[in-house]
Amino acid sequence: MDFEQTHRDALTEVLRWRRDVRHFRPDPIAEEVIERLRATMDMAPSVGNARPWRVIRVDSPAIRAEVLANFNAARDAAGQGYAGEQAEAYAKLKLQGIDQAPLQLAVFTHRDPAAGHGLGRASMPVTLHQSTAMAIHTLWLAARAENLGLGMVSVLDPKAVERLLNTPPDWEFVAWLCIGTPEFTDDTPLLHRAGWQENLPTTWDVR
Ligand SMILES: Cc1cc2c(cc1C)N(C[C@H](O)[C@H](O)[C@H](O)COP(=O)(O)O)c1[nH]c(=O)[nH]c(=O)c1N2
Repeated sequence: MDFEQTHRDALTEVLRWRRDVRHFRPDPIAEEVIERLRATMDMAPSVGNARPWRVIRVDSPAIRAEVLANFNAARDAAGQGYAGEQAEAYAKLKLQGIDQAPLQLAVFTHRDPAAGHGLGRASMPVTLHQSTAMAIHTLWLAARAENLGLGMVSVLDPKAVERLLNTPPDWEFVAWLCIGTPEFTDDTPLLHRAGWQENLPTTWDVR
C-alpha cells in the first residue's frame, strides 16, 4: 500500500485536532462504532506482539459514581502539592468527564501475559506499559476520526479501581478513558488555553 498526499493531509488533520476531551455531550455512541474502536485499538504495536492491554467497559452508573469519588479524592490530595497562584489555577482545572461521557473504559496492563513469550521485554519490563500506552493512543486517534473525543484520566488511586472492578491480580490499572461527542473541538490543548502549560516544541539532539 502506497500512501499519497491526501492520506498525509488527513493524518495530520486527525493529529492536529485530537484533544484530551473533558466536556462531553450525552449522545450515546452506536454499538457498531464502539466495535470499530475496539478493533482499531487492536491494531496498535506491542512488545513481542503480547497485546498486554486489558479493557473493561463500564456502563454501571454505580461504578462510575465510585470512580468519580475516587477522582475527587485523588484530585484534592494532588492539590495539596501546589501553593499560591498555582493552587488557585489547579482548583479551576477540569480534569475529567466521568460524570458526562457515554462510553467509559478502564484500561489495564497484564503484568506477565503468555502472549509474546516474553520477547522484547526481559530487560525492559516497562515495555508492557508502553504497549498499553500505544494502544490507548491508537484508540484516541480512532475516536477522533469518528468525530468523538477521548479523555484520559490518571488522577485516581489505581489500587482502589482494581478493587472496585475486582480485576485479576496480574492486571495493573493504567487509565480511565472517557469517550463521547465533544462539546467543542479545538486545535489547542485545554491546558495551554487555561494558561497551565503551553505547548513547548521538542528539539531532537544530534550526536
Ligand atoms: C499518561 C497521560 C495521563 C493523563 C493525560 C495524558 C496522558 C498522556 N491527560 C491529558 C493531558 O493533560 C493532555 O494530553 C495534555 O494536556 C495535552 O493536551 P492534548 O491531549 O493535546 O489535548 C489527562 N488529562 C486530564 O484532564 N486528566 C488526567 O488525569 C490526565 N492524565
